[in-house]
This record gives sequence, structure tokens and C-alpha cells, in this order.
Amino acid sequence: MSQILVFNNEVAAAVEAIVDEAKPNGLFIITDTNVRREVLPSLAEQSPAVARACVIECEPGDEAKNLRTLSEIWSRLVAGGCSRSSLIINLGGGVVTDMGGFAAATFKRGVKFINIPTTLLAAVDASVGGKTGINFEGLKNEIGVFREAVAVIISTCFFGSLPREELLSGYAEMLKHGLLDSEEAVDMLLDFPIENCDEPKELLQLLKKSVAVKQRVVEADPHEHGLRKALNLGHTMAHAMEGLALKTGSHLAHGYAVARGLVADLVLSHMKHGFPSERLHSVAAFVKSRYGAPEFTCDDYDTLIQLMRHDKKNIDPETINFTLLAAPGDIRLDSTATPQEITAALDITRDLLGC
Ligand SMILES: NC(=O)c1ccc[n+]([C@@H]2O[C@H](COP(=O)([O-])OP(=O)(O)OC[C@H]3O[C@@H](n4cnc5c(N)ncnc54)[C@H](O)[C@@H]3O)[C@@H](O)[C@H]2O)c1
Ligand SMILES: O=C(O)C(=O)C[C@@H](O)[C@H](O)[C@H](O)COP(=O)(O)O
Ligand SMILES: [Zn+2]
Repeated sequence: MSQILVFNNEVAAAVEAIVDEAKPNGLFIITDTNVRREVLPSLAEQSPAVARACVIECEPGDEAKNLRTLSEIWSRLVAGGCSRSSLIINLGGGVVTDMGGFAAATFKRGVKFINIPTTLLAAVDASVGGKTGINFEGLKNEIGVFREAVAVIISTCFFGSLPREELLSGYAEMLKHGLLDSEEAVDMLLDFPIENCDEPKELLQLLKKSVAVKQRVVEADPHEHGLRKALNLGHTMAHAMEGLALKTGSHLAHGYAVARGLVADLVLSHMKHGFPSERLHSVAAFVKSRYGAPEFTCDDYDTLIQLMRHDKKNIDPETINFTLLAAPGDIRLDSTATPQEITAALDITRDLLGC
């Protein structure tokens, strides 16, 4: 199914147009507590469709992206009489678009859904490309399906209430897209004043460019048989760090894990594919100044490596798969590293990020 991708700050008008066209039998909004408070009231004021929708509210954060919350969403859909002719709107960050997309894809074997991302991370990454799912047994996105939203409305108008940490979290995925694209893209991103950007149009343009990098890859390989593994740059390491945080009950925003995972992957890229040292250092300096040092120590390496053995790119748990780079834009899929190499890369990463 082809997806409607709208880049527009007139979100209410876009929702009305989509709902008018779809004429759903029942409209549901899946969201979280923070988004319900910060975003929903003004959207409902401007959109009669949103105002009359049945709202399903979840706890916020990755810690809630689990089977229990999913089951609660399914129960609310049953109670609200959701049918295959209904439409679900996922209004929120990546947790809502991942879990709401999975709830929609599995409820009665599939209800159409649209994504309205309210974080930078969801706008630039999670809301597009069709990966949906939940965490399971401390493993990131362990259960899920590929299912595209019928429409995604990408806007910068929700970012005003977004905490700085969440803005930076999304920026890490933009940096990932830049690294997959070119030297010029990385230079531009390292210079962009993301924390003080008062030009929504300029930011929307940057989002468009970033999403285009993802869209090109997803169109070529929607179900990650090959090229799509590129979008997992930094994520073998990042998901292990997030798994560790889930184990210890500490909060770690996905993008913070990705930022540090990118540095660790660039270290491995340098070791294994000659990724330029100056570029590694410029990215590491940026990550250190914005995201700070990672929380793990050398005592956590065994746990991290054990978590990496569950990475979805692996063919077997003995061989840990990474997406690496020989240079920005020069992608090396299916690179592997031994536990010794990973340990060395983690040591260097901690040095670079100032542990
Ligand atoms: N499917 C994919 O391709 C994909 C890509 C990247 C990340 N992800 C997943 O996305 C999740 C991370 O997404 P995220 O960073 O958006 O986190 P999130 O959904 O947890 O949102 C971050 C926080 O911001 C709050 N929030 C959201 N919008 C707000 C707004 N406009 N104003 C104020 N607060 C707001 C949320 O309530 C939450 O507390 C992770 O689970 C990650 O695995 C999926
Ligand atoms: O869209 C993709 O493909 C990605 O890998 C994007 C990632 O940023 C995202 O975090 C994704 O959820 C990771 O997927 P997973 O399959 O490694 O769990
Ligand atoms: Zn990610």
C-alpha cells in the first residue's frame, strides 16, 4: 500500500482531509499521558475528528512499551467497538507509533492507522518505514511486524513543549541518517543550531532531507533483507545499552543510546574499515558535548555483549552483526566483530566520551 507522507504544520487540516477521505467507522487515538496533556487539547480544538475520537492513553516512556500496555490497548479497542473499518491515530513519540502501530496491525489482523509524530525522533525516524513492535524480556523491539501507516503527518509544531533531552534524542537519528548519506550532510548537522532553532520552516526542511534518506532505503528493502540494515547503524550497541538500562531500571532515551552507539560503531568502523580518524573525533566531540558520557562501566561489558547476541541482524548468537562505515556514505553491511574487538571499541568509546 502506498503511504501518504505529509510535511505540513497545518496538522488539523491534514487530519480532517485524511479522515474525510477514509470515512472510518470509528476513530481511535492512541497516545501517552504527556502528549494527551501537551498536544491533544489544541489539536482537538482545531479538528472535529480528533475531538470526537475515542482516546486510549498509555503511560509514557520506553519502559511502558511492553506486552502489558499492549494488552491494555487491545482491551480498550475491544471495549470501544473498533472494527476493521475503523481508523487509529497514533499521536505521540516513537513509543506510541511503535506500540500503537503494532496494536493496529494485529487487532482483528489489521486496522488502518495513521501516525502523527510529536517528538523529533518519531518525526524523523519512528513514524515512517513500517517497523512496529514492543520490547520483550528486556530485549528491544523483540516482538513486532512490518506494517506501514496509511499516512504520516510530519510537523515541527509540537516541538515547543518537547524537553531538550527529547530534541537531542531525535537529533541522534538525524546524525545517523547524515552519516549514511555523505560528508556534507554530517558537516551540516554538526553545525546546525538544533537547540536554539527558532526557524520552524528551516527545521522542517532539514527533517524532509533526513526522512528522504530513510525513505530511499526503506523503498529499496522494506523488510530488511539487506540494505535496510544500514538504518541500524549504531543500534547493535545502542539496543544493548537500552537493554542494560531496562535491566537496571534506569532511564535511557533511545537517541542517547544511539548517539553513543554511533561513536562505538565509528570506532569499530575505524578499526575494521579504516573510517577516517578525524571524522570519528569530530562526531565523538559533538556527542560528548551534547549527550555526555555513557553510564556503563567495564563491569557491564559481558552483559552488553550478551544482549548484542540477540540483535535481529545476527544469523546466529555466536556472530554479532554490525552496520559499519568505511566513510560517511560508504556503508559496510554485515560487518562482524569478536567480543575482544567489541571490548576494545567500548573502552575507546568511553575514553572519547570522557568516562
Ligand atoms: N519504528 C522505528 O523505525 C523506530 C525508529 C526509531 C526509534 N524507534 C523507537 O522509538 C522509541 C523512542 O521514541 P521517542 O524518542 O519519541 O520517545 P517517547 O515516545 O518515549 O517520547 C519521549 C518523551 O516525550 C514525551 N513527548 C512526546 N511528545 C511530546 C511533546 N510534543 N511535548 C512534550 N512531551 C512529549 C513522551 O511522553 C515521552 O515522555 C523507542 O522505543 C525506539 O525503539 C522506532
Ligand atoms: O527503520 C529501521 O530500519 C531502523 O532500524 C530505525 C532505527 O532507528 C529504529 O530504532 C528501529 O526501531 C530499530 O529496529 P530493530 O529492528 O533493530 O529493532
Ligand atoms: Zn533508532
